Amino acid sequence: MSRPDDGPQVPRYTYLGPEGTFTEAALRQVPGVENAECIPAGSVITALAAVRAGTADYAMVPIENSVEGGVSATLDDIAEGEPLQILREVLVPISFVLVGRREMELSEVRSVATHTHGWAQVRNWAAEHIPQAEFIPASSTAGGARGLLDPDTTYDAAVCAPLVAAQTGLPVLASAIEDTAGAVTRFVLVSRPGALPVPTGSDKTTVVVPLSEDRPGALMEILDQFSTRGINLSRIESRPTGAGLGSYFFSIDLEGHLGEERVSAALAGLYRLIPGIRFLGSYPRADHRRYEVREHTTDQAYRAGQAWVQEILNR
Ligand SMILES: O=C(O)C(=O)C[C@]1(C(=O)O)C=C[C@@H](O)C=C1
Repeated sequence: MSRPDDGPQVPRYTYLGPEGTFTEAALRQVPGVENAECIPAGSVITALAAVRAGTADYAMVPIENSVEGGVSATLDDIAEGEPLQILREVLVPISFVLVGRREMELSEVRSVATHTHGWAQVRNWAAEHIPQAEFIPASSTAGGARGLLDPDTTYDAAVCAPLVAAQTGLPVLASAIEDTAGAVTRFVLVSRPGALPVPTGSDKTTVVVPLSEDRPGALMEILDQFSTRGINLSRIESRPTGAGLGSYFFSIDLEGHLGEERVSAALAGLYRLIPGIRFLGSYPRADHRRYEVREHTTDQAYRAGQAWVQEILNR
């Protein structure tokens, strides 16, 4: 409960920690975060749970990587349970270093800790340069690296962001070890549901659509709602619901904002088809890229169509 002497409330941001994760780098891009309280979480699930429980106002979590694809922990967690809302997206370029518990030759590295998504992005390099090394899954890239500071840690090395090497002083055994140069991870800032950010003309909308019926044409009916309204999808992924083989939901990002007629018409159409649809937010694109809205699907075209129908009904 707030008391008169509490002063202004500082927003509380949680993120996949500890210090030095790529998720923290994403959080640092949010304007005003330097004056906020930042609370590292041990996992994506605990970060999202803190927002649901109200112990944090916002959570920054990874959602997809340009090489490794969707981050299942995030996609699955925001698809069910207490609803959450995406407020913005943030892109972070990804490059990795190999740090060691001490200076050593690559041939001496017997075990390497990192996040599974990090390992997936360096596995070809690892197969070539440290084929003898065993992969040890860590809660995050920075978590794996910081573990090396503990004298009781049994693994030899970790794959992490160059920043963590600078923060910890751990020796860098190899740099730029990513298999694909120019990789990018996309993060989302989520809160409990509230007002939508205003449309900017360069927005994305994220929805979760359960595939309720396993029959021919079910996916086509979903896609039809978008294609007839000239809406481009920037991501569509199927994820298992966990209810058994063959039970899926689609996680979809589309170009546009719910405040635009063609998007609201498409989502209303989808709701009629699949009432279990979940709206996860309309928010500005991180790359500010503007998309083409075809002439017959602009707000103006929709309003002209509605006015024409109304005029007939008013006769
Ligand atoms: O471990 C980290 O540093 C994270 O922020 C997590 C994460 C991910 O989940 O994809 C983020 C970016 C990289 O692609 C590797 C790992």
